[in-house]
Amino acid sequence: MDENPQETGSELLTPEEMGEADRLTVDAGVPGPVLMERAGGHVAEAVMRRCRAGSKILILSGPGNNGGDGFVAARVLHEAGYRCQVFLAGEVDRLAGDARLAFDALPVAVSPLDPDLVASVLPGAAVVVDALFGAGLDRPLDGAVAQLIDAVNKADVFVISVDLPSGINGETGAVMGCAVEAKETVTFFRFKLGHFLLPGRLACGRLVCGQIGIDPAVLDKIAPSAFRNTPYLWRSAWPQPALDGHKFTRGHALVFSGGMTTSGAARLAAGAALRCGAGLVTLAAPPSAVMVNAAHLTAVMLTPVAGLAGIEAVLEDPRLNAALIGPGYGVSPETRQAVGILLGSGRAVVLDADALTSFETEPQALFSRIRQAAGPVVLTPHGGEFRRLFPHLAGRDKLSAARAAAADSGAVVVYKGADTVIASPDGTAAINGNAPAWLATAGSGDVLAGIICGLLAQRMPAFQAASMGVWLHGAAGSAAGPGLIAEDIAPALRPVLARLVENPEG
Ligand SMILES: NC(=O)C1=CN([C@@H]2O[C@H](COP(=O)(O)OP(=O)(O)OC[C@H]3O[C@@H](n4cnc5c(N)ncnc54)[C@H](O)[C@@H]3O)[C@@H](O)[C@H]2O)[C@@H](O)CC1
Ligand SMILES: Nc1ncnc2c1ncn2[C@@H]1O[C@H](COP(=O)(O)OP(=O)(O)O)[C@@H](O)[C@H]1O
Ligand SMILES: [K+]
Repeated sequence: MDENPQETGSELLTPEEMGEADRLTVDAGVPGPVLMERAGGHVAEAVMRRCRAGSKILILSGPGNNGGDGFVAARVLHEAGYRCQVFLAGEVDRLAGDARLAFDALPVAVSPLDPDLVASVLPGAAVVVDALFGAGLDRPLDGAVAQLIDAVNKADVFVISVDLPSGINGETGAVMGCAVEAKETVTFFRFKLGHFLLPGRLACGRLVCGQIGIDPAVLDKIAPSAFRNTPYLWRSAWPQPALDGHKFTRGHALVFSGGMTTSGAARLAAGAALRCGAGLVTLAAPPSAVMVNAAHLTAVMLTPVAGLAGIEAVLEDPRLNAALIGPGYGVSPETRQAVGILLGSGRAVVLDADALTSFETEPQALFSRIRQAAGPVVLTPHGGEFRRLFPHLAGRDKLSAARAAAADSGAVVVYKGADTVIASPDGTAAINGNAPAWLATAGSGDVLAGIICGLLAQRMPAFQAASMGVWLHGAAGSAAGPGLIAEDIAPALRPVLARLVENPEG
């Protein structure tokens, strides 16, 4: 991503919050046309980075301020020697405010937006600027605009979208009817939620954020509660091993193994918990799985645990301060009871996979135990597990579903996928953006659950541990690269952690 993280910040805004930032800035004395001039200037610069003066540029402008940014870009490009052709979706007479001023200042003719006409000139264009709709999109696109977007998407042209690819909902990332598929998206002040939530993220191409003179102090008033998942969010909560510390000061994680034929998932998790810094990790194995685990484990310790009484007994060691149950554990009423014991133990608890699915028929029983738990709780559902536990949230966008799930359950919820959302019961949320598609491989989620458990063992607060875990998982997945299998993720954590120690911004 082309950005200066210090300048861009990690806050993710809704279109409404961006509008508020705009209003506060205008109230503070910066005129609206000045903001639009700077916004259009950033778009023009993006075009100039892509092609030389003399190139043909199509600017597709809509009826609002997004179109106004397009008019400014057209003027700047024209003055710099580019051949600009501007099309307007809508009536000239209905242009108002800053967009009208930008239109009036245009030194080039503007044609009405006729999809067939635009399609006929597309092949000669070096760049198409999509300034149709941005933050103001409030209903699905259809008719001539939809026809035009279809033609643009089918043509082999480089599209730069202004603020958002037209048709993408800035709050949810949803496609409203249809959407432009951009190669680059130039937005302003801060990124928006729709740039990071799918499918919006896929429509944006490369993301660029330009500053337009909005003072970041406006964020104190707006108080955004969603963030990009970057090290800024959790780096200061990550404890560094102390020179005078020892392994017990780095926490002791307990990972529950399934039976003989389903023990691999817990081993993956346990190895990852150890790799990301837990001082000790013990695998609790049922008698049938002791031999298979013993044959595989070295640094991870092993303890036999027979039934629910065995779980109670192992928890008598107060040094075990974080537990993970679910990967390969089996879906059963006994799993529900085991989860109940862990939640009642005061330990930090990660519930994944079968521990979640076991509560499909009675999710409220799980939530009430979580509410009574003395320790922090993290749930790590993938889409299927999420639907099983939170069927009432079907149809909600991913961010609001994750937030509602966290509020309903009382746990930090890690709603996994290419755009994993980490949500806290208080509404704070992070959207992850560094996971490569290679991570969609068997056992990858087990590793993630283990990483989070390892960070909780080191006494990181739950939201920060979950967010850092998701980021580490993505970064390790990228470092391991094409062809990765779940076993490759934990070893790949080492260079990622080393970079984080050397460069706290990751
Ligand atoms: N908020 C800010 O701080 C700034 C905003 N700027 C630009 O202003 C944009 C927002 O401007 P607006 O609020 O005017 O919104 P837009 O320009 O995105 O669109 C609003 C117009 O589109 C119409 N519309 C919405 N959905 C439609 C649909 N499906 N079919 C047909 N018409 C539809 C609305 O009725 C309205 O006329 C941003 O995306 C950005 O590009 C920039 O100028 C910089 C400053
Ligand atoms: N297309 C994708 N791009 C990036 N990450 C993905 C993608 N699909 C899945 N992941 C990540 O891979 C992991 C898969 O977890 P999960 O579905 O629980 O798998 P398993 O049960 O096999 O371990 C999650 O962390 C998820 O966020
Ligand atoms: K746009």
